[in-house]
This record gives sequence, C-alpha cells and structure tokens, in this order.
Amino acid sequence: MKTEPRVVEPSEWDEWYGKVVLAFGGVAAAPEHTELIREITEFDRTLGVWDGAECVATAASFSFRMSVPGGALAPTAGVSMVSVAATHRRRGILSAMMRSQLDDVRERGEPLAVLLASEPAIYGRFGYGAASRQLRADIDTARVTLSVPEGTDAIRLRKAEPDEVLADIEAVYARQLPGRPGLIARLPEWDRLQILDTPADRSGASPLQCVLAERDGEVVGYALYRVKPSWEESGPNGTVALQDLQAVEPQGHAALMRYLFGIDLTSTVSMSSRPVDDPWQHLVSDPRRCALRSWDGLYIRPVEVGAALAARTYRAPVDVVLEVEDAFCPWNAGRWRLSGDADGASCERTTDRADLALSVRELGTVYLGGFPLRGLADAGRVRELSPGALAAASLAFGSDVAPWGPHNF
Ligand SMILES: CC(=O)SCCNC(=O)CCNC(=O)[C@H](O)C(C)(C)COP(=O)(O)OP(=O)(O)OC[C@H]1O[C@@H](n2cnc3c(N)ncnc32)[C@H](O)[C@@H]1OP(=O)(O)O
Repeated sequence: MKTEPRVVEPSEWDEWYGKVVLAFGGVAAAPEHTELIREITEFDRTLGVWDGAECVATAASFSFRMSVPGGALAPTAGVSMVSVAATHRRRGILSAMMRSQLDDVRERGEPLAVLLASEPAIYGRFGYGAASRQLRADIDTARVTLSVPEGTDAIRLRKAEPDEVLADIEAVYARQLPGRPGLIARLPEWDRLQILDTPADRSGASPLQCVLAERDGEVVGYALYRVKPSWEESGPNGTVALQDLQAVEPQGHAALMRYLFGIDLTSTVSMSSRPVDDPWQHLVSDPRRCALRSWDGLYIRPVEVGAALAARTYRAPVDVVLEVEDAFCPWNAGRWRLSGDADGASCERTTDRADLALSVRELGTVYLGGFPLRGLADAGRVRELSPGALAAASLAFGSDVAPWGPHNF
C-alpha cells in the first residue's frame, strides 16, 4: 500500500469526512454541521491517504492567524481532523502525514502550527509542546457567592438569539485578540461554527442561549450557555453549562458571571474551557467549592524557529543564544541568537556559544508565555550553559496574561 498523503479533491470529501467521523467514534454530526465543515475546508490543505479506493487517513490544516505575546497576529497553521483508520493504525501513516503537512506549512511561510490534541501523548514526537492549560470548574452556586466590583450595576444585560447578535459577539471577540496570547482570529464562516446549535450538540440541555452585557448601549461582553434542568427529591438542581464568555471590561465580566450564578432552578455553573487566570476566581467566596482543575490546551509547534521567535515580544530585555534540537524539522536545528524586548525582537542564526539548550518542543511550550523556562529546566528539559541565562530568558518569555485557546477547530 502507498502511504503517501495527497490533497483531497472536492468530490472525495464526503468519503474523507466520513473517515474523520468514524475515527472519532462514528457518531455522525447533524447535516448542517457537516455542511459547515465542508464550507470551511481549505481543500489545498486537506490531506488524505488512500488504500485503493478507500480513504484510510485524514489530516487538515487551516490558514489561521494567532495572537502572540505583544499582540501581533502570527500566520499559524491550525491542524485538525487528524485520523488513521483502525485497520491501518501503527504503521507510520500519521508520521507520513505530519511530515507532509509540516513541509507544506513551511512552504507557505507560516512560522507556527497549533492544535488541540485528542490525546496528549500523540504530538510531542512531532515537535508540538503543550503551551496552555484550560481551566475547568463546577461552581456550587447554591453556596458560593460572588462579590462584584464597583460599577457592575451600570451594566445592562440583554437576552438575545445567538445568530441575531453574531456580529456583536464577533466584535467583542475581535477586541480580545491582541490582549490574550493563543486567541485565533476568526476566518469567514467560522463564526457560525461557534454558535452551531443542533440537538446533537445539546446532550439533554437547552438550545444555546445568549446574554449580552451592554454599557451605554455598547456591547461589552457576552455569554453563550445552555441550561440542563434536573429535578430531585429535594427540589430543582439544574446546571448552567457555559460555552463561551468574553468581556472587554471587568464590570461586564462580573455582570455576566453574576447573571449565570443567579439563573433560577440551577445550582451549578459548569465550564470546561476557560483561561487559567479567569477573573471570576478573584470574586468568589469559596474557591474550594468551585471544583477547579485544568486540562492541557493549545499545542504549539515552531515551524520556522527564527521567524516564530521574532514574531512575538518579550516581557523583559533578552539577548540569548539558544541551541535548538529538532529531529523532525532539521532546518531549525542549531544555534539562534534571540534579542528582544517589549517592543520587538530578532532571531538569527549564529555561531556564538550557546547559553541555553533545548528542543523545539520546549520552545513550543514556552512560546505563548504560559509555562516558564525555569520549570522545564527543573524537569531537565532545558539546560543552562551560561550562568544567569536561564533566569533572564525565563522572565522574558513569560506573559502577564495566560494563553488560552477557546476557538474550536
Ligand atoms: C489535532 C487532532 O486532530 S487530534 C486527533 C487525533 N486523532 C485521533 O485521536 C483519532 C483516533 N486515533 C487515530 O486516528 C490514530 O491512532 C492516530 C492518528 C492518533 C495515530 O495514527 P498512527 O498511524 O497509528 O500513528 P503512527 O503509526 O504514525 O505512529 C507514530 C508514533 O506515534 C505513536 N502513537 C500514535 N498514536 C499514539 C497515541 N494515541 N498515543 C501514544 N502514542 C501514539 C506510535 O506508537 C508511534 O510511535 P513510535 O514511532 O515510537 O513507534
């Protein structure tokens, strides 16, 4: 069998997408969901592997722009829908697709690739590092109270149908982009994917609901959520399942959270993908009763190390030579001098002595500023070769705002 991945023709897409669905458990999405996925498909970035007439593996990427520390939007390949048929697994097909895809991303001049992994163990070997975490919480709103900041009462809340206020929602999301590393600028049609609402998406909960936060008539935040009712011997015990919440100011955020806490007949607000520094954590009376925990979030792969490191800014001045190891994309291997500060950076090849040694995967982990280089050094994954270099670089790479990837793909 020829395992060479090749680009998928539009006429092959149904077969191709059917294999994606099968690999993820075989539960077909609603027809409108499938149609939307087809519409957002970039066919020249959609790979398949065929065994005769049968598609046995899939991998797609999208032409995203991702917010990096400093606020620039860096061209980034968004990798998704990766699968290999159970009949063809563990014979190197994923590796062949990753090879082909990363070569293509490089040719396109995109310095970074990003993905959300179905399983954390898959992508490290291809140079992807876990770069953010996503906060999960189940807040006991019957017992936990919220103290909102002064001025919150000036926010007006308005219920709306998500599709009728999509432009307002998107305007708030777009305003967030430069301030939070990891956010992905929305491509055309992807806005509709975020509010897709078919019975299959609901798992027994209500249709998607939307509440807007307005100040003086201007939309400053929104929450998208469902309510899952539950009736028990002791009374109503429903759950508010938060899908997305964005606010451009503290009072908007607090007003939306207070609203969610107060929805009648519910006693839990549940969330599975929030930034680890989500501000409501500073407003609650009892964080223990919020059942806080976290998952891995974005996985970042510097595809062109020099361009990737020059695309972001640095929290403190840095001038460091990195010895980078990259077995899968050897064009990155070797020494790079990174010089930068809060205004910009350059990263060029050098023959100077190295200050720090690390693999490209570790560079991916620290790229968005969510994990310190210091922690990786303590784990033995970064080596300090010049005394003092680690502390300076660790400070410079950090971000005051935690990276977060709420954009589904
Ligand atoms: C961004 C996304 O789309 S995430 C979605 C990923 N897809 C899925 O989870 C769907 C279900 N799973 C699958 O389709 C497949 O099992 C895949 C795509 C994860 C792996 O495909 P395969 O063709 O079997 O992988 P391949 O044979 O190239 O394996 C390469 C190496 O990765 C390892 N590997 C592959 N999958 C996994 C895994 N799930 N966990 C740990 N290691 C893995 C293999 O053992 C192999 O290691 P080796 O080089 O040391 O021998």
